[in-house]
Amino acid sequence: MKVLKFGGTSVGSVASIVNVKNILKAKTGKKVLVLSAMAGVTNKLVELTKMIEAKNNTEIAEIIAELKYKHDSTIDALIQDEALNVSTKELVQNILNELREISKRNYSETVYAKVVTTGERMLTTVFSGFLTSCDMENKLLDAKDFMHVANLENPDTGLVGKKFRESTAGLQQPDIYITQGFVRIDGNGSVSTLNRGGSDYSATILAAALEASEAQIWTDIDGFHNNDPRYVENTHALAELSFEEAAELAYFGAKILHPQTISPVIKKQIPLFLKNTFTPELPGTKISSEIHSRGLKAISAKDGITAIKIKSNRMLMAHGFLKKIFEVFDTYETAIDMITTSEIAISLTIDNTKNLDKILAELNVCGEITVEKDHSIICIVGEGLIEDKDTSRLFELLNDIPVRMISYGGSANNISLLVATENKIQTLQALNRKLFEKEYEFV
Ligand SMILES: Nc1ncnc2c1ncn2[C@@H]1O[C@H](COP(=O)(O)OP(=O)(O)O)[C@@H](O)[C@H]1O
Ligand SMILES: N[C@@H](CC(=O)OP(=O)(O)O)C(=O)O
Repeated sequence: MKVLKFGGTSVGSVASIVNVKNILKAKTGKKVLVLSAMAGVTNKLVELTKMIEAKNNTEIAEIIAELKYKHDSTIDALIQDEALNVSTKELVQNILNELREISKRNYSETVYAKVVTTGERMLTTVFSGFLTSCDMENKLLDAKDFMHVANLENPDTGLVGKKFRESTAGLQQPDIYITQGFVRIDGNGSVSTLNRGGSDYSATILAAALEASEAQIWTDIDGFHNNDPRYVENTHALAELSFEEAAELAYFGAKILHPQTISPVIKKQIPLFLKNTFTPELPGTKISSEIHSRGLKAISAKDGITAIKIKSNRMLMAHGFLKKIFEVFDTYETAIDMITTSEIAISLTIDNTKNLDKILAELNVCGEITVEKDHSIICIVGEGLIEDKDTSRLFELLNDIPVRMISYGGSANNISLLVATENKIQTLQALNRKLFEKEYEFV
């Protein structure tokens, strides 16, 4: 069994949906497909949740009509068989009718989740009808029947596997199962999400749950690049990454993977391939425990970081002081990403500012507090990176860019820098020149 995830860009148009069908046709064996919504649809649905909150009925009706037009015209272009065309449109209409009913409710977290996960429901319905029209036997599964994920950080993949087997028991076991990414059932039994971009995580949770031989994430780029191609020219796809390298890069902002994608497959040692839907013949990136290359590999950046400095009059390193500080963050379930210390001050970073006010109120007794928002962590990754002599070039960056914090030596595989987000792109570009571009003259 293989799990294949196709992202919004891979199912974003009629032409790309046909590409996906051709990729599947060329592959033998049992597969579970995890599909996202068509590109742009989830953003539209997020807009709809805002209109529901504002009780703006005119806008609500307009957005629903727009979604109907988009999916109906996709069905018309893909499915020529009249009966199948009509029945697929009916199924999409039923989903839109539910959406209309939900839109009348008072806004809540569950309303939000039900609305934003509708794109996946519509697209999987369209895709299943399309494969049927191409004589490709398939079975559409409702992910809510098995994607029971109470703990977002540590999903119970055993439970997901059990529920998947229960929901497919007695079925004819087609070669292709189709299901929705992004959606989950939370610990209270309510519909929720795996957060934006979460279909990658759906795929690896399912791969672990089904003990798949491999997971594949199909997107619009030829693999994991050594730097963010949205901001840096001359990046290239990496042939391979270790699980740990990929996990670090995903957690620290590489958009190609949802931050938690790697953890389910690490535990079961299931290889993960990143492939381009538009150039399937290219090898893409293999993420696994078999590493053949060491040293500097890639750079990523995570935005939305807040730095907190606690300056104490007392000896900072006095016994128990750090414990007291960490306890405050623990109480408010706020993870710390970076830490640096001096004799009189400690600086640390967080990305979840939900409880910031309460945290600051408690930290105030520890010393003088400074808070700086709108920062980015730049993460430089590679097995044994700090032993690589070329890595030292990155410190030249300090000549040109104000670096707020540096984390070096926490592991041999990672160096992190904290910069103001307004300097992020310049930092990524400078690091690319200094660390990756061969023609760079080292002065
Ligand atoms: N290090 C990286 N390697 C490859 N792509 C990256 C990287 N960092 C950011 N990206 C961006 O991630 C995009 C793919 O992710 P995403 O838009 O979530 O795709 P999908 O719609 O398939 O889920 C690429 O088009 C690219 O612009
Ligand atoms: N459609 C959801 C989930 C997702 O993972 O999408 P994509 O695979 O297009 O990043 C979102 O936009 O957040």
